[in-house]
Amino acid sequence: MKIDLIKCHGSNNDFLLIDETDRNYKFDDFKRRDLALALCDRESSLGADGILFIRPSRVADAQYRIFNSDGTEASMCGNGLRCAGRYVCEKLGVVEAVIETMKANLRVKKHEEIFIDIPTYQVEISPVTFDLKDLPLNLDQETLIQEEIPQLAEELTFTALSVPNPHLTAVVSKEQLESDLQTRLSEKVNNPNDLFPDGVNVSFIRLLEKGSIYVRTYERGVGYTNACGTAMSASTLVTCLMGENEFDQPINVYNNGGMVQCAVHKEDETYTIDLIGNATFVYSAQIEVDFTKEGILAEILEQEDFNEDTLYSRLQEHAKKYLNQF
Ligand SMILES: N[C@@H](CCC[C@H](N)C(=O)O)C(=O)O
Repeated sequence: MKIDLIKCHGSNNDFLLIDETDRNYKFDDFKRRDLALALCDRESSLGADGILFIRPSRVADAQYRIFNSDGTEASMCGNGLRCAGRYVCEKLGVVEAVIETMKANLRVKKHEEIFIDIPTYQVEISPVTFDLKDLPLNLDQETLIQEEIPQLAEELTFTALSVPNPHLTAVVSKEQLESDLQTRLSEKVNNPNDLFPDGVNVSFIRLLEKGSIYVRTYERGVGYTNACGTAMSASTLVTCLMGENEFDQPINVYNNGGMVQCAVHKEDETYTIDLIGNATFVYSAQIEVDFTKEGILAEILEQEDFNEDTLYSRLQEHAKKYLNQF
């Protein structure tokens, strides 16, 4: 069968976006999983961190589902939502839309450019909870906020939260960031283990200066990615709770693929986060896919560049220069 797709990225966290709305692809979840496994494979001609499936919705302007490169489905993806948001807004000819995700209907809107000539979108990250049952994290307590998990690392304090996909964050020193600590503990909690039965996204945060942080994430279902939007949102919230950053202020979040801004809002005990950043379209392609017993065979038939990635590299250079100071 022929499938049309768009290769896109948010902070170089890259995705294949497939619109099921007007095409009679008839994917079931096994096919979506198999497509994610085959097409995201970096050894294949496409390669990506995940697939974003756009689908019709009865309650919003569109529904989107995110499958990680290992074929698992995630409840949310912030960088992917910016790309999906741009796609839906441009398709409908609007500047604002509501997208149905697994756990919430979320507002997306076109935003003033975060850097020269960069298509920029703002997306809502919600619901946020600290209840360990939501991750789940099997500890004999209700929440974990700036506390040790001695089974994982004695030298770190962690905060666990769902936004609503699960995140484990720690503020670290430069030395800790450069060590193999994050890899060791991320592999532990993302392989069969008693603490996080469903795995977890693990982020190391560095405080750079007031209003700026750096976040590196080992993503559940993928491994290290250039950036993770929900992780950067969760990490910003953690730094606001610690008093290192201000609520309601845009915080610059640097990552290995560029930078975004996150603003955390608190109303009573409810938190919402705005994630603002690029939604870059790299190319559109038509591929021929054969579902065989041995697996999926895919071949690119046509490919057309959007010429947006060269413009994006200027933001990346700017972010790298800034980070080099620390
Ligand atoms: N990269 C994403 C998060 C994707 C899902 C994650 N790997 C999970 O399994 O929860 C983002 O930008 O938020």
